[in-house]
Amino acid sequence: MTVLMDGRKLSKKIKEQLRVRVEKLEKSAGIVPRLVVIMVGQDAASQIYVRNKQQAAKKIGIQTIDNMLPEDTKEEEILNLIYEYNEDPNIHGILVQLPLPAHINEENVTHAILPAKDVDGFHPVNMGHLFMNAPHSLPCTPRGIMELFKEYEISPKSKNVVIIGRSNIVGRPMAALMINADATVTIAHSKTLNLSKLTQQADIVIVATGQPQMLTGEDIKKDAVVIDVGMNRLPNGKLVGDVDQASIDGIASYLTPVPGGVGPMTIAMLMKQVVEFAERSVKNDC
Ligand SMILES: Nc1nc(=O)c2c([nH]1)NC[C@@H]1CN(c3ccc(C(=O)N[C@@H](CCC(=O)O)C(=O)O)cc3)C=[N+]21
Repeated sequence: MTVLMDGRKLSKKIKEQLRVRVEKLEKSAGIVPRLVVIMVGQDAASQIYVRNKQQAAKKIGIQTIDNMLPEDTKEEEILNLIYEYNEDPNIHGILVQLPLPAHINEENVTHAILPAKDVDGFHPVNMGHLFMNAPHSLPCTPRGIMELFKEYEISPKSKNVVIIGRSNIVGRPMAALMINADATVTIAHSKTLNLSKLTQQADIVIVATGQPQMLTGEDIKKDAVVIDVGMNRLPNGKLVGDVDQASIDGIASYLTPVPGGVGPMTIAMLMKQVVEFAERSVKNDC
């Protein structure tokens, strides 16, 4: 029997705890946590993200300021917007949705955000702290995955973990968190040879490739834990992950479903970091 890890349920619990913290912050310090979101152009996964983020923020009492910019927005305009929000003491977190259109340099944009307001944890300063095992702000998807491990009492300690995907958003920070949690980590990617051989040795497989249903039951060992970070829209409109759920069923001990697994946790962690930043801003005042 494969246990489905219920990200929707856990994210609800976390969001409820955050609602209480936001209420307290408002009462004790008169502060409402504020998150700025900048999105340029249209991207399917980003649109799902924006919608779910707005709903979550509303429930918790976080105010979001959404900047939906047209595809042809100039890099300079985005940078100027970021500089403005960096200076604004009422803004606690700034998030720029990735991917950005090709004419915009993603690095310039993520580097412009003040590390203290970087709720995504993508700034090199925050990424550096994470890799040195003293994190300040964490990328939300990897953090959400760690929360799922905690909830289901799965310890990464001394486990063989194979991460497929080396993106700055998921693969790399995930590897850092797993090393910090005493796992033995392998990062595989598009140039990796004999991928299946690697994954068959893994106690935990984390898949973040963007290739629909690429990991099957034949690629894993019995009772492996499988984390599916994929979010792919099939031509028929169905949302599927990077894991072929049907073939994994009965072989894996645990699996995160898509939808309802990692996605909702990403949102919950984003909310958590905004609240943490807002709380920190009170402490820094006195
Ligand atoms: N700077 C930045 N940070 C990100 O974290 C980021 C980003 N840019 N750009 C876009 C991707 C995509 N992403 C999603 C998060 C949650 C769901 C989500 O809520 N998924 C639901 C979908 C349910 C439904 O269909 O509504 C689920 O899996 O259950 C989707 C997509 C974050 N991303």
